[in-house]
Amino acid sequence: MAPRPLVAGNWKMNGLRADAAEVRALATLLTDDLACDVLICPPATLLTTILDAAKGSAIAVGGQDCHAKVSGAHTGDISAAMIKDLGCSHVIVGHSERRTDHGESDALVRTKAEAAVAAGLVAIVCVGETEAERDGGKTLDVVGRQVLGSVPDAATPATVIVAYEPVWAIGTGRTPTEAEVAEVHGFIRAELSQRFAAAGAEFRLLYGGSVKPSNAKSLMAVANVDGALVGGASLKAVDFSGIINAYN
Ligand SMILES: O=C[C@H](O)COP(=O)(O)O
Repeated sequence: MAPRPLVAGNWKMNGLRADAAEVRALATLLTDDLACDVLICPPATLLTTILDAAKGSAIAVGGQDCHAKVSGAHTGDISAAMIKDLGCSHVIVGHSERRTDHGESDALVRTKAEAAVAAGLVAIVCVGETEAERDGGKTLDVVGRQVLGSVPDAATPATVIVAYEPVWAIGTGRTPTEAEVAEVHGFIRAELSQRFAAAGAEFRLLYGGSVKPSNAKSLMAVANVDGALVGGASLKAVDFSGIINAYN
């Protein structure tokens, strides 16, 4: 059976307390018989505010990153245990913006994912090639290496989600063709099946990169796409609900 889809919003470094209104508005737009799970990952400063705004709704809340350690002398960082302690259920790790801005390696991302799972969170592990890597015919090499290096050995479909986000599609309005998405998602599925046997079929694989209401239905219909990781279009309730509706 295909995994239950997840539509996740990553607010990145956007949002002030007043933007909790978007979450309250989203809650009113969601139907009771949702065919997918819904998650919002606001900046750490808003986790409590958004948890409050989402209370009583189907909207889960997650972090955008965590440190690999539980606690200690790491100024400015936040641990998975802290995110869990607030009442969150998920955390994104290894987003390409963190890999680029903070030089995060596959090994570090794997350690963060392990820390997230140890804290009781679901880790959303991001992978994806740059434009130069795609143009150079290296997409599957790069994605395969990232999946192997970033997904913990102890990963299970209940504790780890993999998000494929081609870097060149993030925030650009450009998306891969459905055939390109199908190729990479099929490849990730095969890699996970090789490594985790029958459980490989049950991991959720999200697509991310310029998902919007107008393209969500066709992207979400691609084989082995079990939901979306949405950036810009998750900031406004009306846009995000338009994407969630791809499943209704
Ligand atoms: O985490 C989300 C992705 O980076 C996608 O961002 P975007 O929807 O703004 O392209």
